[in-house]
Amino acid sequence: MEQQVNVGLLGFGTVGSGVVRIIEAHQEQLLHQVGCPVQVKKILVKDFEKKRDVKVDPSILTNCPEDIIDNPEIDVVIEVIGGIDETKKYILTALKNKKHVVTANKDLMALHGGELLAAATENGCDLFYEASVGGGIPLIRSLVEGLSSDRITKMMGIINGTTNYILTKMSKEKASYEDVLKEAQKLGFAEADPTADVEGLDSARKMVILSTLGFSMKIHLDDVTVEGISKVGLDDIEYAKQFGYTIKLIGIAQRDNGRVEISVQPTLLPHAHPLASVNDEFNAVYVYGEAVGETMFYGPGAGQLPTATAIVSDLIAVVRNMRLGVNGKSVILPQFDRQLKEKDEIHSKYFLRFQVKDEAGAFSKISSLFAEHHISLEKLLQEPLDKNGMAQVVIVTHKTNKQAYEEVLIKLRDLDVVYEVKSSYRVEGE
Ligand SMILES: NC(=O)C1=CN([C@@H]2O[C@H](COP(=O)(O)OP(=O)(O)OC[C@H]3O[C@@H](n4cnc5c(N)ncnc54)[C@H](OP(=O)(O)O)[C@@H]3O)[C@@H](O)[C@H]2O)C=CC1
Ligand SMILES: N[C@@H](CC=O)C(=O)O
Ligand code: NA
Repeated sequence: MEQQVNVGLLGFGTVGSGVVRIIEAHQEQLLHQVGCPVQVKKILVKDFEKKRDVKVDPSILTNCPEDIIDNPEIDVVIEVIGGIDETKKYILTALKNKKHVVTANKDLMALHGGELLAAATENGCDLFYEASVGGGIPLIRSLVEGLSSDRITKMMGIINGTTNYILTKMSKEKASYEDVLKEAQKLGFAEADPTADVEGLDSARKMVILSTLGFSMKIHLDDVTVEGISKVGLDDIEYAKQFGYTIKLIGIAQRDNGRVEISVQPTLLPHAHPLASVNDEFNAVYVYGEAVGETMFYGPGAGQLPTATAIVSDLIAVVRNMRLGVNGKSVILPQFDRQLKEKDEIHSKYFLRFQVKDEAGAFSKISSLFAEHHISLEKLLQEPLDKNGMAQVVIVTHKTNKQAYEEVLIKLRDLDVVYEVKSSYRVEGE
């Protein structure tokens, strides 16, 4: 039997506890898979007094990161504290000290992934981050290994468990946004600051990671158009249903002729679309390749054990590489320069809900505006509202370009017959 591999865990919260659980419960399996015992030697926490649902020998807890990142006995550091600046320093120090690193931190990988991966390579260390996108779904490994022979053209899916949980409960149980967000926090799906989930930033960071790998281009966070779900109301969900759609927070990364668009936004999908029935904290991502065609990855996108599964699989990959002596040799730098599409190169349908004066000629002004911008309407509903002479208009456009649509939206708001534009969403999947 080979020598024991010692792990230092930075963080003992939702995910860290799952990691300890899986490593403890899978001792025999780990021994079989990697040929040596794997043990958690030290765990960094902030609060020693906190009640924890996983029991460990208290002597392995520390609140001093150096006990792990500078500890010569530790071979692999697993980072599950979250955050950016401090955590980046810990990871760089661990790598400098020739420790392999496994992280679930998409915030950090989306912003500084290039630098950290370069540091890992320089030090002959692995830096794996499967848990950072799609929780327990083996998505990153599928892009880097399983689909490495193909050219990815599009990735589209649900990559945030918290917002999918919220939208599912709002849609199926008419639950209030605030109540369901609290539930998602209790269940351990949400980030420490859930603003990142609900405002789409968590998904945007994941799209940076996916598109950098999938398109072999260094994508920046600023390249992603982001809109979250905090303004999606029960009204929107109900009107969308009447038109045959489900609202989901969807990430889209698409490449056409070497130029890419990347976005995260609440999106309407036909009820029959497979992503429309991905519920609760589950994630699902379509990946399209020129040769393979359509593939779909589905599974739990957040939560203790699913996320920990991805981390322990990364740990197993690190230990196997240790046995083979090939750590730090797997990073492939982006091949292509990043080229972003202009707005008039981005095409989609749109759902638009607005309130108008219920008077003769109002609709002809509106339809003329759309016609002037060559946008035709596919579906239309108009109904009187209780309040003083107003009507609600809901439309779905045919496919148009983003530039034309945004111009119409500005002019629509300025029309004297339009009282208020309530909501506007992209429509996909038809
Ligand atoms: N929850 C999920 O479903 C998923 C989470 N992730 C990512 O995994 C990471 C961890 O998430 P999660 O487990 O949910 O977070 P938690 O908030 O549950 O856990 C964070 C842990 O880090 C410790 N910690 C935080 N700051 C410090 C510090 N400055 N010094 C020492 N210890 C610190 C906390 O200590 P203490 O316990 O003492 O407070 C806690 O144990 C994040 O990057 C998150 O984005 C990725 C995929 C899914
Ligand atoms: N907060 C995230 C956790 C996993 O990445 C989510 O809800 O998806
Ligand atoms: Na994953």
